[in-house]
Amino acid sequence: MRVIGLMSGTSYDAVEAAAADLELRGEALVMRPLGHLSAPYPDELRDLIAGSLPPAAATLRDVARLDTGVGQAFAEVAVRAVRELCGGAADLVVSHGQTMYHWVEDGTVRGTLQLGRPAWIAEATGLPVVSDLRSGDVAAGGQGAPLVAMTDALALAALPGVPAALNLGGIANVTVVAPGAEPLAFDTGPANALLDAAVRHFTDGAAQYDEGGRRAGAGRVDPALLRVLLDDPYYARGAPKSTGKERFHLPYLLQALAAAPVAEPDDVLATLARLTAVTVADACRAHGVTRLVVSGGGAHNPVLMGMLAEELPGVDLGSSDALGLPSDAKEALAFALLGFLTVNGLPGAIPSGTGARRAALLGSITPGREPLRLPEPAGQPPRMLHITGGY
Ligand SMILES: Nc1ncnc2c1ncn2[C@@H]1O[C@H](COP(=O)(O)OP(=O)(O)OP(=O)(O)O)[C@@H](O)[C@H]1O
Ligand SMILES: CC(=O)N[C@H]1[C@@H]2OC[C@@H](O2)[C@@H](O)[C@@H]1O[C@H](C)C(=O)O
Repeated sequence: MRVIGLMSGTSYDAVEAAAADLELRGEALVMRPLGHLSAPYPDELRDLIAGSLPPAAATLRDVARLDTGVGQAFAEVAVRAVRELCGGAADLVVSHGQTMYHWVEDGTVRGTLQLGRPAWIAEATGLPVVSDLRSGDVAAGGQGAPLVAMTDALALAALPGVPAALNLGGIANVTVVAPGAEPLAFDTGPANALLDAAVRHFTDGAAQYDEGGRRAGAGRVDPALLRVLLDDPYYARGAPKSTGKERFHLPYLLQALAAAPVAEPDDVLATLARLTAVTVADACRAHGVTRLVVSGGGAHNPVLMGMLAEELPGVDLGSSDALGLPSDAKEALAFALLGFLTVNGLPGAIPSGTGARRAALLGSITPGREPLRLPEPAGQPPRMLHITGGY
């Protein structure tokens, strides 16, 4: 089955599309990645997203404009993906949409909102669309995140030691695959969320992120600010847990700075990078991780990666590219895989990761132009991911 995955994460920097041929073959899910592409949101839509995300308030008109705008933006990228990645034909589109609010109260996820109406994608491509992939797990009592855990668990299943996958997006999340144990997956805390908020704040919006970690590299970690940030009770909470920019946003950072003032912006960035490295390392140490497979935009930040290496001596640090999962395409491929599982009647959520009562089939299906035809439900879930080819 030729599947396109569409994703935009909490950094809302671009709409990512990745395509792959997916097939169940005995105990293996065989993935042949076909390519990936990325397209920035139109400026006006990106401004509306930025202006509607927490801690901002949004009207229902804003929500309708976002649901339509994100849906149309995803539809445009999906049409490009069919043409440029799939040779003009695909079978399914799986759309994560744009997370606008992840509703967590006292560690329980009460709801989660991803906008981007799938009908626009189905209309533009003529293909069936799986969307709203988090709600099924939340309704089953889970966190609804991180959902990349299924791809991680299948991809790392055959690796020795205690391998883990790390996504350094706006939020950092890990999936730990210890031998003989059910996979663990949770958000460790902010990765680029606070770094980006700080750069936008200190540059009055002239810069969106710390390119190459240059600013953090020029700064010095402030121990008092780091202590204030590390005192957040989120880090002591056990897994399963998830978070987002509902918690880690600019007012949160400014409140920490009020308690521990730091004069130099580069010192704030150095401290935030160290916060990410320490909180990720603490999570890895707690679960005896011996190898860390890194993906996400933070993998392009050598200062952050260097701090992570300092915090995790003896742990093998590498890119997901080494497993055949291109770092920048991994989340989109992961959602393609989840939608593929759904149409084959297989669960995409991992209860040991999200805390759900059961392993839910994920997503809602929007028909394409043809009558909906689903494969016969698969007899057994896959136990490993076998990635072939490459591009
Ligand atoms: N060259 C670079 N140097 C430094 N940081 C970078 C670079 N490229 C990307 N980033 C960081 O990565 C971020 C985007 O990462 P990514 O696309 O993985 O986030 P996301 O998927 O939106 O987030 P999440 O996984 O939390 O949903 C940027 O906002 C920026 O902070
Ligand atoms: C609600 C939501 O969108 N959460 C994101 C966020 O960004 C990273 C981390 O927190 C992860 O838990 C999740 O996304 C990734 C793709 C996931 O579900 O695996």
